[in-house]
Parts: sequence; C-alpha cells; structure tokens
Amino acid sequence: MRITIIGAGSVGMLIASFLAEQNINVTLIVRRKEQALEIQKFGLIRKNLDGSFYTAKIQVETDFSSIKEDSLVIVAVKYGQLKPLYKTLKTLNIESPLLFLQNGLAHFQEALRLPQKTIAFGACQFGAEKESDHIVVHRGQGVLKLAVEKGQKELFKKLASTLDGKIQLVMEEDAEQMLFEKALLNCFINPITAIVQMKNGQLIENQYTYQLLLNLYDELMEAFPEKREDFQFEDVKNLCIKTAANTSSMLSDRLQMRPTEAETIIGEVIQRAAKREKPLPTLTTLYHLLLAIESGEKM
Ligand SMILES: NC(=O)C1=CN([C@@H]2O[C@H](COP(=O)(O)OP(=O)(O)OC[C@H]3O[C@@H](n4cnc5c(N)ncnc54)[C@H](OP(=O)(O)O)[C@@H]3O)[C@@H](O)[C@H]2O)C=CC1
Ligand SMILES: CC(C)(CO)C(=O)C(=O)O
Repeated sequence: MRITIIGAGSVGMLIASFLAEQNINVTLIVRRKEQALEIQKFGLIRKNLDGSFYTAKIQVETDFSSIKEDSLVIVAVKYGQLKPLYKTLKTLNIESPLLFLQNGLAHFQEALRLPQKTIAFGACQFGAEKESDHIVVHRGQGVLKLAVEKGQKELFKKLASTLDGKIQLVMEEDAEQMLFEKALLNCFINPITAIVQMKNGQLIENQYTYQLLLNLYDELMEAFPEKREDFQFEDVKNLCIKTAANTSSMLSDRLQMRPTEAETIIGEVIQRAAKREKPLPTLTTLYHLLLAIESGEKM
C-alpha cells in the first residue's frame, strides 16, 4: 500500500509516523521547504503517550506532481486550507482514493464534488500536537472513525488492519452522521478550551467549565433529541479524559493567531439547529466570543 499525506501538521505527522512504523510506504507533502529539510535531516519524531520516542525516516515532498497514481491520498490540512487545495486535488488521477480528516461539516459536500471515484471521510478522536516541524506529540489514545461515502471500501479495511494496535480504526456507514457526531463532540471541547485557554482534561475538572458542558449537553440534546440514545454526556467526559493533555486544535489555532475552524464546526451545528427553530444560546454565546477574539475586537 502506498500512502501520501498532504499536510504535515499535528494529525498528518502523527498518522504518517504510525504508518511508517508499520513499514507502509508513506510520503508527506509539505508546503514549506524548511519543514521538508528538517524532516529529512532529523527524521519524523513521535513522542508517545508513555514518554518514549519513535523516529521514522520518511519521504517528504513539496511538489504535488510526486503523488503516485496508485497512492491513497490523505488530506490532513485545516478546513480553511482546503479551498486552494481542491484545485490541485482535481488534477490527481480519478482512481486515487481520497480520505479527508477535517473536523466539522462544511467540507463534506465540497469534497464530494471532486472527480475521484473513491472519497472517504475520517473523524479523529485522538489528540495530536505538533511540537516543531519534525516532532509530533501523541496526546491521547482515541479511535479514528472512517466512512467511505463513495467508491471502494476494501482499501480502508486494509488500512484499518495495518494500523491496528497503533490507532484503532472503526469503519462507519454514514459519513455525514459520523462528521455531525464528531462536530457535536467538538462543540463541547473546542470553543471552551480556546476561549479559556485550557487543556481538554481541565474542562471536567473545573466546576465552571463542567457546568458549561452540562448546559451545552442539555441544549444540544433538546435540539437533536434523536442523538440522545447514542450520544451520552459520558462520551464527552471520556473524550476529555482520553485527550486530557491535548491542546485542542482550536486552542492551538488561537495560540498561533490563526483562524479557527469555528465556522465549519460550531457555525454548522448552530445552522442545523436553527433549521429546526431550536436556539442554542450557550453554544451561540461561545461562538460569538470566539469570533470576537478572532476578529480582534476589544472594547
Ligand atoms: N490536532 C488534533 O488533536 C486534532 C485535529 N483534528 C482535525 O484535523 C485537521 C488537521 O488539524 P491539525 O493537524 O491539528 O492542523 P495543523 O494546523 O497542525 O496542520 C495542518 C498542516 O497542513 C499544512 N498545509 C496547509 N495547506 C497545505 C498545502 N496546500 N499543502 C501542504 N500542506 C499544507 C500546514 O502547513 P504549514 O505548517 O506550512 O502551515 C500544516 O502543517 C483539522 O480539521 C482539525 O480540526 C481532529 C482531531 C484531533
Ligand atoms: C479530539 C479533539 C477534541 C482532540 O483535542 C479534537 O478533535 C480537536 O482538538 O480538534
């Protein structure tokens, strides 16, 4: 199996490192020459949950023309970085399977407009944190849910067995529902960690943020009662526990003064609730706070 990963950030580097450890032929596509040089010079280093290290020798490219026709292409950039990438993805072989790993919902319909015959989506429930251009820290054990929206499933089943023991890959049937459920989980963790600047685990240790999580749960389940059975408050707590040491991707964006994925995660959930005439006052307040922080508006 040949795999190309576009985007050597937290998620891209972590997955590349686990794949390389399983002797998979993996190539990372990065957009900065200095990152390519750093990974070539030092290798790709993963800091494990138990404090040990793993160094992988990995092929790094800055040029999309290096993507081999028979390669599975995993897209591991942020949602906001996808727009300029679609143009390039369109030019890849239509037989090349694509796997999108973004949080949120906005990319779902957009990705399906690409000409490739096989398009799959993933929802990562592990924690990953890029420490430098060649070091990634595994910040929490968690599954990678994967659903093939169109095309071949076999390849992904093979990927699941290859990664087994490193990252647990769970195949799902309905990609949009999978992304929606992950977006719901992110609505609990991402905005509060980004606004209050705390690690995921602190959310359930602090009485005030814990109360906010409970309020969010009540209003989200009121808006989407059909989810109540499969989506327990325990699931939110468990994700906070499993990724306790992680800096959420939204907090990471905030700390690096980059745009967050508020729109594709929280904005999309608020819109879906609005269609049912269900206001989400707590989530909307968090959303507006985030947007205010991002736009830099201060009194
Ligand atoms: N981090 C986490 O724990 C989790 C993240 N996610 C989701 O995974 C997705 C990826 O997040 P994450 O890995 O944290 O994000 P990062 O910002 O860490 O990584 C994104 C990477 O993509 C690179 N990139 C952007 N555009 C291109 C391009 N055109 N060609 C090549 N590389 C490109 C960036 O390069 P550069 O450095 O040059 O800007 C950056 O290294 C997000 O949707 C996030 O919400 C989901 C679960 C957990
Ligand atoms: C799984 C989790 C909550 C890990 O922090 C995540 O999805 C993120 O940071 O965006």
